[in-house]
Amino acid sequence: MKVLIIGTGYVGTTTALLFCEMGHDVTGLDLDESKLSMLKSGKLPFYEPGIEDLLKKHLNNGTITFTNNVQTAVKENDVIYICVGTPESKDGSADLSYVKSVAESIGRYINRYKLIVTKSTVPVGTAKQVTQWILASQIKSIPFEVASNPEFLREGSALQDALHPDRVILGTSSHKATLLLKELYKNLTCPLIETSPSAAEMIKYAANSFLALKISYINELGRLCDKLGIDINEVSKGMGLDHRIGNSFLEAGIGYGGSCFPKDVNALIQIANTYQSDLSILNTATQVNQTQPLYFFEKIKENTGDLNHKKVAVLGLSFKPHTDDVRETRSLFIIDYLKKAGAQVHTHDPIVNISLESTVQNATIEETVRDAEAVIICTDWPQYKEADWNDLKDMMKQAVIFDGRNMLDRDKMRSMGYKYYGVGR
Ligand SMILES: NC(=O)c1ccc[n+]([C@@H]2O[C@H](COP(=O)([O-])OP(=O)(O)OC[C@H]3O[C@@H](n4cnc5c(N)ncnc54)[C@H](O)[C@@H]3O)[C@@H](O)[C@H]2O)c1
Ligand SMILES: O=c1ccn([C@@H]2O[C@H](COP(=O)(O)OP(=O)(O)O[C@H]3O[C@H](CO)[C@@H](O)[C@H](O)[C@H]3O)[C@@H](O)[C@H]2O)c(=O)[nH]1
Repeated sequence: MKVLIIGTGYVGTTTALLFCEMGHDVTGLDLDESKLSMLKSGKLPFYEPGIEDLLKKHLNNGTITFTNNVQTAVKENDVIYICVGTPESKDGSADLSYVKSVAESIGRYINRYKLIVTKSTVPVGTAKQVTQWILASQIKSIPFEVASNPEFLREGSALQDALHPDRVILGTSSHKATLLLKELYKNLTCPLIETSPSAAEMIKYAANSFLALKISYINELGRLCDKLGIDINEVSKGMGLDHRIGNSFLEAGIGYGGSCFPKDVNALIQIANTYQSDLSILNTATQVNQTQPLYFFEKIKENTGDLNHKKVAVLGLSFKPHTDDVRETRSLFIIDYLKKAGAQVHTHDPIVNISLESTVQNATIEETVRDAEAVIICTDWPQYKEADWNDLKDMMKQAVIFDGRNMLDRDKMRSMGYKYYGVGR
């Protein structure tokens, strides 16, 4: 099948390569020239393990091409995937302006039946809205259908998630569209769930919000565990072994960041507001998440005293390991609090390189922690687990560690002579 992917970000590029692997001919379309020229030369415009090799493979065998020519791309392809961003608007709802602009281009250039599929995370009712936008920009009436096929990949493991999903949601309004989508995913062995476009759109927000809810629940329990002198990691383990609960997304820490959870939870709250339906549970999850970096900072202050002119080492800038994405990363909130308290902040990240005002970014963990009064771990990169903390201790002014991801062995750190503080432990 000939598939057009509009928007070659994390989701578009990964989806494009998945369909190449399934044996389809894929065109990636983007407006961003610099992104396109990188992709054409086999380089990824973002950091994501494993994807670049697959990109090179499919460029070499000609199954993937990249273009900025929307007219030709729309005309030549049978299935068109919309993978553009849906950022948060000021009121918390999803901003559909990129989706609208793509729908209008499709309407303008459509020349024969096409199946148009939203993979971007979009509010319930968007498939109908996209249909209206396409109809309004058509020059003559040409049949088409809009389906919803939301994406569940995670940054840092995008390829694995795309190649081995738990399920694929096919939200369509006709048997013809379902068959086309099944053909696209023909080599996957996971369940293919057939549903309506609206239910598919809801499933995506419901899944993300539930995972966010789990994280906020464990974080709020962690605050109580701090008071009770219980280790939240032990509580997570004990809870998670119950299959009905499951052990994933129960890691307490400084909260969830990234380009999805914060915006998608807010978008679902806005959808509920529109229909005068209450989703107060999500308001609470958001509030816990927003206050979690401050909660952790208070713990730092309580145990270090005055931070004015003191050097502190912040390890990890990305919102999670194995990505260079810093959107909504909790690290930046912690850094802001530290700077406001007068601390001299030194940072390290294995991949991210950003210049932050009044902050020194170092290339090595050693340089970062040298003469520091405290180390603060914000991202659970494996490099921080594997670091030689015995050696590092001798370089620091004070052997004090604040583990914002509960990733280190607390007892081992204490036996090395560190003062160790986690979240909820
Ligand atoms: N990042 C993730 O892990 C993830 C996972 C699942 C779902 N999603 C959802 O998928 C969507 C895309 O996310 P992303 O992280 O890939 O975004 P992104 O910002 O990395 O990429 C979006 C791309 O769309 C391009 N674009 C914008 N308008 C365009 C237009 N009119 N024509 C062609 N290209 C255009 C941009 O230049 C950009 O390259 C969002 O709705 C997001 O919520 C993201
Ligand atoms: O137990 C946990 C698990 C995660 N996190 C944090 O939660 C955030 C999000 O992590 P993760 O879900 O792994 O990354 P994303 O790439 O944002 O993926 C989420 O958002 C995507 C975009 O919608 C979805 O496709 C994925 O299914 C969904 O997991 C990160 O800051 C993590 O540090 C925790 O604090 N505790």
